Amino acid sequence: MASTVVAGVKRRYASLVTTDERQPYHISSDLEPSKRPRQYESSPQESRRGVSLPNTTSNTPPKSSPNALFEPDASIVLVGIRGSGKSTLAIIASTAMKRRVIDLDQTFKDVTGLSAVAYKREHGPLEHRRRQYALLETVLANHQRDCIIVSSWMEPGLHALLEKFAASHPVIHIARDPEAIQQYLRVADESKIRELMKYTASAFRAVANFEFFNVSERCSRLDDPPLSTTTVRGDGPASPAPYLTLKRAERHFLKFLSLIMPKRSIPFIETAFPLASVPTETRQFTYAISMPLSRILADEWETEDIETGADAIEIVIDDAFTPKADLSSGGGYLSPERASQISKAVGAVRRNVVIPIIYHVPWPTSSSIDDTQRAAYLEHVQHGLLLGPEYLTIDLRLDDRALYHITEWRRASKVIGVVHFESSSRPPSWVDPTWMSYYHRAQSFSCDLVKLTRPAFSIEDNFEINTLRCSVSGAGQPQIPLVAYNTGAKGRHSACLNKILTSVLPESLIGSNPQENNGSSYTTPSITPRQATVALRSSFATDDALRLYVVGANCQHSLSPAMHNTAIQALGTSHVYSPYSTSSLSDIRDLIHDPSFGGASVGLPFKVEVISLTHSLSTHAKAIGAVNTLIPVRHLNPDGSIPDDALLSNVRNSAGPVLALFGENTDWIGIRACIRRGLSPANAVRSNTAGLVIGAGGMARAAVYSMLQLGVQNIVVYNRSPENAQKLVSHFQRLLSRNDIPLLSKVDGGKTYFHILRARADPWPEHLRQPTIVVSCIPAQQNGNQPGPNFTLPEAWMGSPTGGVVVDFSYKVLNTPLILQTRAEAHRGWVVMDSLDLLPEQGFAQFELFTGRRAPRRLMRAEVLKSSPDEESSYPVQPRLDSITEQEP
Ligand SMILES: O=C1C[C@@](O)(C(=O)O)C[C@@H](O)[C@@H]1O
Repeated sequence: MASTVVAGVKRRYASLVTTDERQPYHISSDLEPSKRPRQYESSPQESRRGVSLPNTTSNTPPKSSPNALFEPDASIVLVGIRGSGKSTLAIIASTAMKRRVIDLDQTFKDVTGLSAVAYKREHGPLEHRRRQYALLETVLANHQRDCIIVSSWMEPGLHALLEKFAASHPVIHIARDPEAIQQYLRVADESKIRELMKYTASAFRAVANFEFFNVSERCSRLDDPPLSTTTVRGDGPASPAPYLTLKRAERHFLKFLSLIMPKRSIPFIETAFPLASVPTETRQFTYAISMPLSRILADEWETEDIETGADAIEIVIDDAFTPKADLSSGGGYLSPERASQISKAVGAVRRNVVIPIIYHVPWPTSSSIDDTQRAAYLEHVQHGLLLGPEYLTIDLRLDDRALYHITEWRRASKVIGVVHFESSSRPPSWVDPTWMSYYHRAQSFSCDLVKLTRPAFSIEDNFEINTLRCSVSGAGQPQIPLVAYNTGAKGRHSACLNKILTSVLPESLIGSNPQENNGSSYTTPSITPRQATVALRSSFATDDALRLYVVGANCQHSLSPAMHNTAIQALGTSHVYSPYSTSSLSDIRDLIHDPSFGGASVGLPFKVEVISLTHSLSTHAKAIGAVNTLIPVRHLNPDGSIPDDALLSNVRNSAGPVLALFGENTDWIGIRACIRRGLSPANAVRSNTAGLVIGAGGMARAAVYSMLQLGVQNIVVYNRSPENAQKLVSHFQRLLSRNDIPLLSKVDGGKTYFHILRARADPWPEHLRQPTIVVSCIPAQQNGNQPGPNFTLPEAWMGSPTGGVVVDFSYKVLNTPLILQTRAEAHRGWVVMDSLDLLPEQGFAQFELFTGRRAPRRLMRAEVLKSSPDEESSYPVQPRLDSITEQEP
């Protein structure tokens, strides 16, 4: 099989420039005319992938620009070798998107009554292929929308059909580690597997317009039985159950789909974090942590290290020009294996962080390139496009034809036009018109950003760069955000003052030897995000030290100060976050009128009362009717209203008179995250999923709200005082009936049903499924009519055969009767999330609002665990600390 010539397999650049001799599969059988497959004329000019460049210098856009995103309901095809996890990923996507899965192997069996192998044996290979072709053609024609189509067929003749389909639909190649495939296929000979994978990867890449690397992890169970029958163990977050691996795959894949599909077409994945909705290039003083591919593949990275202080991760393909031993294997300059390794690195990073990825192939050492280098460069960039990175760099020294082609095929990725000159290439000074000509070139090729860098030879080089900035501001439309600074030790001044996406070094690499250059012009950044932040502050460019607080009746033991102060210090900012306990809200007036007031977390019992101090509320806080975050506003519109950008990072870090207070609620974000993290795939939210909220106060409102945001349509409230429960239910019924609820995902059709339970002895409502999501909002101390802190779930409400998740945030108490009960039921699939899980999850969004910087999530989670009093020797937090890296980002 491996010796077959596969149509569409990547070939060397030289063989691609003129014609692409891909032939449609020729049917020589005697099918009835109506069943005879239509031949598809594949046009080399329209190769979607850009592997073959069009043989023209014209810049006229192709008729149907692939740049246009797909329709939200466009069917998605998953292709890949058996064992790559396609079926599992298909179920994940179909559950989330409510789509039908069509597995071609199964369909073939249903239609012919025989498996592919049996059919081939009985009817011969030609007839087998003919049948496959006819079936694929019918499936693609009849299922253009709302399906997930799974295929491991890679016969050359079928490619034309898939290629055509890919012009308007995502066709995603699912790649995976050879070890995992070997295990799945039960083939002992490793070299055989590698050969097979080389061949199949090339074949699938030739038809796919995207590639997803299905990262294998410790205890991975991706090949286990389908999700619906997967049994789960509920060890809780302390020791990650095998299904947590599956959950990470789920989050990773849905995140990937959300990047390549139109916004909001993947329900319930929308982020609620304030900075995620602001394009990184519109914020000021943002940093891209630079990670060479070689380091990622060598596993020389820690998630905590690359996310601290980072607004993006720049994955640097630092070996694109090193001579490859395997060029003869037919892979071109980027062998199939190497391509898979790049996919794996991007997959591993994306699985662990929420910030955008920049895919960067540096130019070779010399500023002009020969044909071989050009081909290698393009193959690496084109492979990057398959991976759907948020940003992708393209060197502006490339010829028009290649530039045009790459920028045309970018789909959802933003393109950064880059030029970096090395010291040996005698870079032009910043006043030289060369730089502006590159800027204009980026404008004419519709780049989204421009990045121009060169080494500094003297301190003056850092000042000269302003000449370029001035010229750019007068350069006419479209104004493209400019990233420009000097590299090297002498260039640090301008690197610190550069406002957008400065490449930086992770803290752990300070003092390490710069990366070898491998024939590429990549230079290791010379500052860390912390150094850049400290430098900005020392030069009075930003960052007054602001005062932040947690206010509540009893805050002296709050873990919020430790969590926020650790993050503040790690980023190099100088704010101070302190506890402020008071019995009367009016006491905090002095705090909020202080010109250096930076914001406050609001604890019990003030979450509702504090609204009276605010001038404006977020849509979420308004819908919930409670606030846990106060943000000072220092600029108003002329009419006195609060400007839309008042909360953006660009105006966050400076002191001054507080003109208004803005109220936000991040508790619901934390509850939603805890539900998501603890909910096993077997309990994925469906239309009949039931959620139970215990309590009816401000937190209970946030809990109901987060369930609505997750698409839960049956919500049961248990409270001792049914009147209060009724008030809560009526509040949400009113909002829903007025369509006045800011749902991040559209829930189609279904009505939301509420039910009130009055006593523990009440039976679970007959017409509802047993709850799989339970959120307990009972304070650790008895409070009015709420259920007492000794509450446990009656057995009659715990009948879910697949268990569920219990979120209990009795603050500071880690062994409530409910927590102990749930932990004891772990063997039945029950997972508990406690206040140590919740506090950081609600704190990330707060941190973004307070500082305008992305929260260092792993660091904050770890700090909460470390500072929690290890009250129960029977419940040590160390195992949780040990597994922090494995948690969802
Ligand atoms: O409820 C809480 C707890 C908290 O008040 C604390 O004491 O740390 C911090 C708040 O942001 C959060 O909503």
